[in-house]
Amino acid sequence: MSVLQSIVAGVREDLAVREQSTSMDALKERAARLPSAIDAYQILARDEVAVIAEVKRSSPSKGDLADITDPASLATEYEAGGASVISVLTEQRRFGGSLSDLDAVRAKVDIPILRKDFIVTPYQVWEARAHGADVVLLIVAALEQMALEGLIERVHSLGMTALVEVHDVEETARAVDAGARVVGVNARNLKTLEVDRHTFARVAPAIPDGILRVAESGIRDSHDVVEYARLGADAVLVGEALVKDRDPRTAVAEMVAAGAHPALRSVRP
Ligand SMILES: O=P(O)(O)OC[C@@H](O)[C@@H](O)c1c[nH]c2ccccc12
Repeated sequence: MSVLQSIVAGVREDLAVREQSTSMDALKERAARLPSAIDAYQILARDEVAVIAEVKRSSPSKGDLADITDPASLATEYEAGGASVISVLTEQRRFGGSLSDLDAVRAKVDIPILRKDFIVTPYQVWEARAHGADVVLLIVAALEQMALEGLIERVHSLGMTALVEVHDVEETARAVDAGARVVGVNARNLKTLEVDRHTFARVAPAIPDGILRVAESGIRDSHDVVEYARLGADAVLVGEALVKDRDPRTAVAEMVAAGAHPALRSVRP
């Protein structure tokens, strides 16, 4: 079993437990009482390179990354630094996240929130919306084509944005065929967990114009942001470098400033 398959197996077990305690109808009722989802696509589509800043406690490749006692205040720092979207890992077993982290962050920030998890059923999409998320991650490698299409449709029908994650050109074609409007290229290989910094340069040209391009994983600093900007990224998704920084607000602000530099406009494809 691959790393991805074993993570998804654990996610399905935890999901079965939640489905026992909270019905789909209860989620729908809760979602109906919330303000509508924020249109993150419009925000990510702006000229500047957007920074998606992630609340990430641990990871299968690195173990514990940071002792995040207050995810909401970390998210508030990200927001103050100019992040466009906050990503909150909700997977419990390998990443140490939870829906409570999502709730805590939602209560404190006004910008769009991405629920970062291994989503394989519509129930999880409703859950994301019921807990105030505006964006969800869908991982092509974890989904059959029919399921991917159905989930993208479900996400869009709820007024949310799907960040559809790919690792290579074949997965990109599947994402595009399934109706993705935002594609994330993950530089971390889900089989080996290694980061390959050339992944975006290889894969991004396969993403048609009009579909937003997000560079994910292994981004260290503003230099990396400039590099991805030159390669045509509309946004970068950063976790580890930010949660480990003593001053996450400034770390985000530096990346935002790098991605907004006017000199980049002429070189970006
Ligand atoms: O911590 P990093 O290297 O900056 O990476 C962030 C993000 O890309 C990573 O957390 C991620 C990308 N795709 C995922 C899918 C599931 C869990 C986590 C991820």
